[in-house]
Amino acid sequence: MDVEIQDLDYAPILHGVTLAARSGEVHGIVGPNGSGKSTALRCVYRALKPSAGRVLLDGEERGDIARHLAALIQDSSLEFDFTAAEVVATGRLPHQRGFARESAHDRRVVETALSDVDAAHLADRGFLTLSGGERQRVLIARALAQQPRVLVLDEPTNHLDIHHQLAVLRLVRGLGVTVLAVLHDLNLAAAHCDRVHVLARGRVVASGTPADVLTPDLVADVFGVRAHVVRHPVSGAPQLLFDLQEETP
Ligand SMILES: Nc1ncnc2c1ncn2[C@@H]1O[C@H](COP(=O)(O)OP(=O)(O)OP(=O)(O)O)[C@@H](O)[C@H]1O
Repeated sequence: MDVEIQDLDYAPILHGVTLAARSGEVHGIVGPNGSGKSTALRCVYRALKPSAGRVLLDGEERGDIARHLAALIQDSSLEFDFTAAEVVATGRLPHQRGFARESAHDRRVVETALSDVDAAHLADRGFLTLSGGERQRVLIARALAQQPRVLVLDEPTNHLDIHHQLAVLRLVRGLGVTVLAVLHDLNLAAAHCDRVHVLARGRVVASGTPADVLTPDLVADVFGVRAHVVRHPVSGAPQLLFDLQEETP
């Protein structure tokens, strides 16, 4: 499903944010703390109403976005004492009519989603007893169980060890759905995204392929850090090496 974000304002945080993702592409949103990344995603999944601008799915402003779009949100602190499987099952709600009970198909989707994030063994554990990375994987499974055509992910690799960071990004890439993901790790963004958008002070200051966007000048301007670009010896993806001592003035 195509996603177009057009001239989004959320006063006083976002100013004219525009980006377009074609169906099946993985787009990374990067930028300093407080630059408006989460606010932009919240506008996309309608937790916030923008003061101006539009979000189009396949060219239309849609009222039924929960049937098309699933979101992993950063501060989804579930205070209820659900099991992991019950948390994931809430991802099926947009597909169930009224008070229809969970079907055998729903249960299979939940099991598959848990197993896709290496969390099948956690199904009957209380969500609140899980570690940070285990919770994160269960919340990703909930988004997968929604079987969306668009995935909006706010820091999906948060709390994950390197094995699970790579596994989750490979998994979402392999789904063939459109992905908008806020990522702090510029090298993960470079390796896994078709396009990267850089947000600074609520504006998109650069958009394009990782190689075009993640340059030493951009990293110095936006993050105040000196970086060198090298090519990954196996994948060829641009990777950044950061100077540890010096910051840019
Ligand atoms: N409800 C609110 N009231 C006041 N300010 C807010 C509110 N929500 C967000 N902000 C501010 O808006 C700015 C953008 O916040 P946002 O969470 O979108 O940034 P971000 O780029 O996702 O940051 P981070 O990388 O730290 O997660 C921040 O300065 C934040 O303090």
